[in-house]
Amino acid sequence: KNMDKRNKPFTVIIEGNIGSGKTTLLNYFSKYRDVEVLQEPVERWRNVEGHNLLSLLYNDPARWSLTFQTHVQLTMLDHHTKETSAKVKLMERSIFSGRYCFVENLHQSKLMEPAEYAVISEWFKWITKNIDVDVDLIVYLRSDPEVVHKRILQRARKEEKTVPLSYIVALHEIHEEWLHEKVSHPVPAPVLEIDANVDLVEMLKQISLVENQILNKKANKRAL
Ligand SMILES: Cc1cc2cn([C@H]3C[C@H](O)[C@@H](CO)O3)c(=O)nc2[nH]1
Repeated sequence: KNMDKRNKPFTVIIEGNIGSGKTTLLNYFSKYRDVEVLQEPVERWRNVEGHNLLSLLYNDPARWSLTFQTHVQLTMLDHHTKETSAKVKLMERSIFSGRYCFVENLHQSKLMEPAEYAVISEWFKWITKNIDVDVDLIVYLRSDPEVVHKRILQRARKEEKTVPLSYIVALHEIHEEWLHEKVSHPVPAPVLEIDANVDLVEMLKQISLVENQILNKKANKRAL
């Protein structure tokens, strides 16, 4: 493992279901100079040497889930290891939710073959053993499937038009078992939960109440 943690920024991963408001939270922090915000590289996933992996995934998940998740794992590794002079690094999702939520869900719903699941899991184990992908805080945007499914249809990202509620429900339950109940997979950092069912204004209010924790600003001790 890279032992040089001296310059490593306070690393926060923003986790949550599709449509739970991660981009809203990340945009809130993009105004800060000393914060490096790394959004999910969806545009990279949409154009890998001309191939739209996201579209391939949603059109034929059994055929393309390993290919898609392998590419996502690479782009997440790239974000985890990206050097920055910023004091805080905010990442949209992580190599952890890739493996523990999305790959897990595809495996459980038999959209990824056992042999494929074994291979991508070995990659994940090797990476987390040999490369420093440690994180310091997880912000979990907790939502109800019906709420985020409605948002997804309203947002109308073209590849997600046909995403069924059942897929969103499955992803919700898998996020809950990991980050709320903490019964399924290792949780790599403390979890800060935010109610993501609320509207934008209320969400921004919640974020402002926890921004010092996210920015790792020691709470100012009140003068005794
Ligand atoms: C780490 C990780 C992120 C991620 C996103 N996605 C999908 C969900 C959304 O439709 C889109 C953008 O988050 O990509 C996925 O299938 N697998 C993923 N794994």
